Amino acid sequence: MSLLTVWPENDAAEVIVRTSEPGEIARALEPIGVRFERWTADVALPDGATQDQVIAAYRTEVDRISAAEGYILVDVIRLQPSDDPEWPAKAAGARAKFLTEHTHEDDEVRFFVEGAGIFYLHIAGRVHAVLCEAGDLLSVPKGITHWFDMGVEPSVAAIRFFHDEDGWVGDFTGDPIASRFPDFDEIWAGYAA
Ligand SMILES: CSCCC(=O)C(=O)O
Ligand SMILES: [Fe+2]
Ligand code: NI
Repeated sequence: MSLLTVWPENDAAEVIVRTSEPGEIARALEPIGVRFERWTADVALPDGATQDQVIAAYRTEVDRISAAEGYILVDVIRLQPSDDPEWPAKAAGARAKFLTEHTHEDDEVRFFVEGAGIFYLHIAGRVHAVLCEAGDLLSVPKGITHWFDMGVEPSVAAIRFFHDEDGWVGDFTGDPIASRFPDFDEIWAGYAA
């Protein structure tokens, strides 16, 4: 289930907020301009659905948000264990990239279709860790400093929305702040157990 944990940016030992109630998560994030929604699919998804099947299953919501916010590119990022010999390097590379604090010149809008991942939003002197699972939509306004962790064994699929063809472009802050907070595996172990 989704989970929000909030700490002061300089003290990961002090938990300010911790809630798994979707309405409370949405209300806690609203003041920092971050939108959290729960979507239901129009149709059930087969395992390992293709990009087109995923987008078709959520067509109503994808079209609504694209029209409302002017997105022109929608894709599905899927990072899941496979017997591809390249998988371990690919997983480690993707994790390291997202785990490095960064901003985007574009809004960051992600809808989780399968698996789980945590967005760490560093804003207003706090770090807000949003554990997103299947059915969660998170919309992070452009310029918000953040990082993302999906654990040492990533297993996640998410619909991504972009305003332009260049897709994912991150501006890294160079701050190793992610190392000062609990990572995905720590939070997951203490929560989903
Ligand atoms: C599941 S989306 C991966 C995270 C991401 O796109 C980001 O942090 O910029
Ligand atoms: Fe990002
Ligand atoms: Ni844009």
